[in-house]
Amino acid sequence: MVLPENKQKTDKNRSYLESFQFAFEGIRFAFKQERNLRFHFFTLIIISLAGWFFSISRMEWLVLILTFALVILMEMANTIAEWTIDLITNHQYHIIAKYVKDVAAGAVLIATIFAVIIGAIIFIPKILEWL
Ligand SMILES: Nc1ncnc2c1ncn2[C@@H]1O[C@H](COP(=O)(O)OP(=O)(O)OP(=O)(O)O)[C@@H](O)[C@H]1O
Repeated sequence: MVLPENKQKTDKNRSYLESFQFAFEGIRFAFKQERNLRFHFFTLIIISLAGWFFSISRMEWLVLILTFALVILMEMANTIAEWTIDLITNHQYHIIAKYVKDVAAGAVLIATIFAVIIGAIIFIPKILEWL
């Protein structure tokens, strides 16, 4: 993606406000471009509704919030790896590029598997009780 010339900035941010502005722009751009991030966010809303429905404890909310953060952060790290590799390789095949992208994807998978396990530990007993 090429920005108009007056928007292309490569020097250091001069204020905290400017740093926040670009950080939010990064979050917004990642969500716009990455389908998986939108999917994780959708899951976060559904699980939060389930947490509210089953009146989960404060401790369970803490674990869930940490898990949401872990999965979303891993997905953003994966996006950083993918875009950096595409920038460096210009979409040409390189074995190291493959390793970097596959390891980054593996990290997301591991975070997701643990998130599913945590969700199951919290919700399965509550669902069984509710049935
Ligand atoms: N430049 C490259 N050189 C070598 N292998 C690559 C390269 N780019 C991608 N690959 C291989 O293709 C796979 C898919 O890469 P891609 O960038 O499309 O990820 P993706 O499918 O968009 O990932 P995600 O599902 O996390 O969004 C990588 O895991 C890697 O094995």
